Amino acid sequence: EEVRKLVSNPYVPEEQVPAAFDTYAFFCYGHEEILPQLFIRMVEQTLGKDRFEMEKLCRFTLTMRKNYRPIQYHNWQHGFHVAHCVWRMIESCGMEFTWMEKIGLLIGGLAHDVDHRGYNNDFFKKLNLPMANLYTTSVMEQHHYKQTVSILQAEGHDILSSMSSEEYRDILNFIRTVIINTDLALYFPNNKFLSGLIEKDEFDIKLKPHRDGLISLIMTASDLCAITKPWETQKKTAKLIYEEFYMQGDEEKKHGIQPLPMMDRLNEKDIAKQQVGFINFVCKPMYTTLVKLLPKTEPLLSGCLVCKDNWEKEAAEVAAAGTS
Ligand SMILES: COc1cn(-c2cccc(C(F)(F)F)c2)nc(-c2ccnn2-c2ccccc2)c1=O
Repeated sequence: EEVRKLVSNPYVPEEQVPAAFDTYAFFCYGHEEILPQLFIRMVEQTLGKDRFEMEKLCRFTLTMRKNYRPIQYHNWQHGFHVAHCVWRMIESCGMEFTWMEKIGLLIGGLAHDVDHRGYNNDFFKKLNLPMANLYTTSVMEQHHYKQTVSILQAEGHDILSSMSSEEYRDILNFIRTVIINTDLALYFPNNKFLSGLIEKDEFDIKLKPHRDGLISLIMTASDLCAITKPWETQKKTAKLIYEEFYMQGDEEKKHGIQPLPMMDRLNEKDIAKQQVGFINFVCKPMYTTLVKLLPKTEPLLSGCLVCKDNWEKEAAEVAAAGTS
């Protein structure tokens, strides 16, 4: 079936590799059917060929794709884009990663939102849903991790089987840290910590807490990378994000809960203004810290500033239309 087909043809011919694939600007629109092969290409380029049993790697990749839900934004393509952004950083940001960090970031990036339902952590808490009783913090992220472990341990999916039990335990711990740190709530204290170190010129990549902070920032930067893509692509993706936000807002209203302004479809006319606010409040400070630590990630910062300019133009047009 699908696995056999992918195993018999796991590679994309060079001329079919999308043009921008080796840049941060890559986006998968129109290349959906080759994403599994592109993930295998990234794994092999970064970790070397034949480091994994190809059949298991193919089965793992396809099962990951199957366990993402067909929702507007937090779907398989989002998982792929985060893995791709992490891969670009591993390949081009000048930082030396250990083998374990590379495989943990690639698997963690691909898997970080697996089985996402399109609702955020607050939703499960506000509605007191069973998921919120399983975990207290980072509710969905802990679920994504548990899903990832059960896939890795499923029959014929154990791509890490060649490791010793200590290595296996360490890598699962690292994947857990990587996935949990995509909880945007954890970004704020992390950015405060890192920018404080930068202020005092005390950041030292050799100190574990500093390295862990940078790896967490790499996950935030990859998770939000949609905001750095070329304007036309970013605009399309923003629409998908808002479709999910409004689904959650509608559900919350049904339960008598007032949604966040960004999740209330009555505020649809404020989208441009909200995007400018989100970029100013979250993305710009975040990518600025990242570029200070990893200067070669500058395309992410400039990409998000181009989007900010375009959203500011849209916001001005909406304001002008409003007053005419
Ligand atoms: C207002 O526009 C937007 C707001 N958020 C957002 C998300 C969470 C919390 C907050 C908090 F700031 F409100 F906490 C803001 N995320 C995005 C966004 C852009 C790219 N991924 N992504 C995203 C990231 C995570 C979840 C959904 C979407 C966005 O475009």
